[in-house]
Amino acid sequence: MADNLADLWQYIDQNFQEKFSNFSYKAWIATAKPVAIRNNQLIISVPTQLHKDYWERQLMVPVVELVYQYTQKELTPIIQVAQSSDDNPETAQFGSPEETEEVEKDEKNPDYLRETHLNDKYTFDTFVIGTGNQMAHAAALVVSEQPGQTYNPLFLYGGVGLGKTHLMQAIGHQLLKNDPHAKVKYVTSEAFVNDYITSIQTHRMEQFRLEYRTCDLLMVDDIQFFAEKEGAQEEFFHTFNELYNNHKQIVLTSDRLPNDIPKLQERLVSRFKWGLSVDITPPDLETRTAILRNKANAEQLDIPDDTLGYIAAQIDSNVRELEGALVRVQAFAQMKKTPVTTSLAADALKGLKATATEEIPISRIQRIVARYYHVTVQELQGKKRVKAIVNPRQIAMYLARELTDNSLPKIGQEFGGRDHTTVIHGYDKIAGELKDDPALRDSLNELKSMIREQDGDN
Ligand SMILES: Nc1ncnc2c1ncn2[C@@H]1O[C@H](COP(=O)(O)OP(=O)(O)OP(=O)(O)O)[C@@H](O)[C@H]1O
Repeated sequence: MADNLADLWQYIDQNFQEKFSNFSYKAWIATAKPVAIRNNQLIISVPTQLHKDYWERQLMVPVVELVYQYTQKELTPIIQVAQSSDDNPETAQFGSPEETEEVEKDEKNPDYLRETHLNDKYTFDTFVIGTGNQMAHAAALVVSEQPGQTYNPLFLYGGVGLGKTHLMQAIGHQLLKNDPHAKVKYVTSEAFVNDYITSIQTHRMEQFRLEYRTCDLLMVDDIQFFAEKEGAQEEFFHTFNELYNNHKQIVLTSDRLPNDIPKLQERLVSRFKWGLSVDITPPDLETRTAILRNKANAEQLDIPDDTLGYIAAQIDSNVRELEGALVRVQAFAQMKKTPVTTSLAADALKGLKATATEEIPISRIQRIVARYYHVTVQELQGKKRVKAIVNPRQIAMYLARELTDNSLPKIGQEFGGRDHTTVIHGYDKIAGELKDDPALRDSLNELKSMIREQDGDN
């Protein structure tokens, strides 16, 4: 029976592989697994509810037909969501070198790119699927195939540098590929706010509205910067309604859920929740290695697998940093005029870590923490004892101790001349909370990445 099932599945899989585009195949088919044939049912396991929905909507009839072709029997497909992440397919099967090369030939500068501001590297083909982004990727794919119909708005959220912008723009590319005349607009929320202000100043509201309210796909990146921008929120509310009512697709990204964006109007929060919110979590080691392999292939860098694995093991939270590490290793090899090896990578990255710890000033930590929690640096250094300030203050102290070599009295001094015992108390409190608060852990990882990034304090 097991062999029959495997053979049947191979037949189904091959057929789908021929019919589907490379990335659709990878998203929907390669992630599914046959579980069993029993009581005239073919049980198929898929990784998320979203995959289940897609299979049930799109793939039931073809599966029944393929099963019949192969076995002359009628089986009813039953789609189940996999119970544990062990059931999920492995990242290693995605993005093999051959696939990457093939994709690149197809995708070289399609005409439509000139008409938009999308980054031509941010396509579905260059996106590596892993456990942390599988659902977001699948949702993005559905939206690009059925804009305005299934998940509207699509709200992608997650930590810094995890591929939100990449996925969002991939939707734009794909939609334009399917319909080159579609009006696709990508903006950061800051650009939206600036356009809005400039339009008011120059009495060009009509043009502004024409521009934003006639899109087929509007993508607004980093929507959390809407916090406190009252006028722009008001305008966006009307833009949203107009697009939504006309079944036009809206895609938003943020570093957190709509509920957690401070000072976001309640009616926007509730609208953002009308569609689907999906988070992206940091990639596991296997996915990180696959991302590096893809990038190395794309740039035609000759780097052994164990070295890529080593680099992937060093940077564990942020894909942008991961790519930066690869660039650094490559530059180091060029400078030394030697091939890239694991020990060379270790040397190159040791330098990176050393500079990072040496150079982080406490003021940068305070600035970034303050911005993240929407308080002021003065409040972090001041005496107020309200929770909304005490918490960020203790987090900043914790990070100052974790990320710098400053003594406890020195840290205390930077926080409004506090005693070193206050710093220890703050540190211990956060360290204790971290143990059973995954959301806090995510926030701290994010903050650490922002603080370590060279330009993170702008
Ligand atoms: N799964 C992935 N496969 C391939 N590249 C990826 C993946 N995830 C992230 N990247 C790459 O990492 C870099 C950072 O991604 P991106 O800018 O999309 O992150 P982000 O989540 O939008 O970050 P931010 O919060 O800073 O806006 C990009 O170069 C992107 O191509």
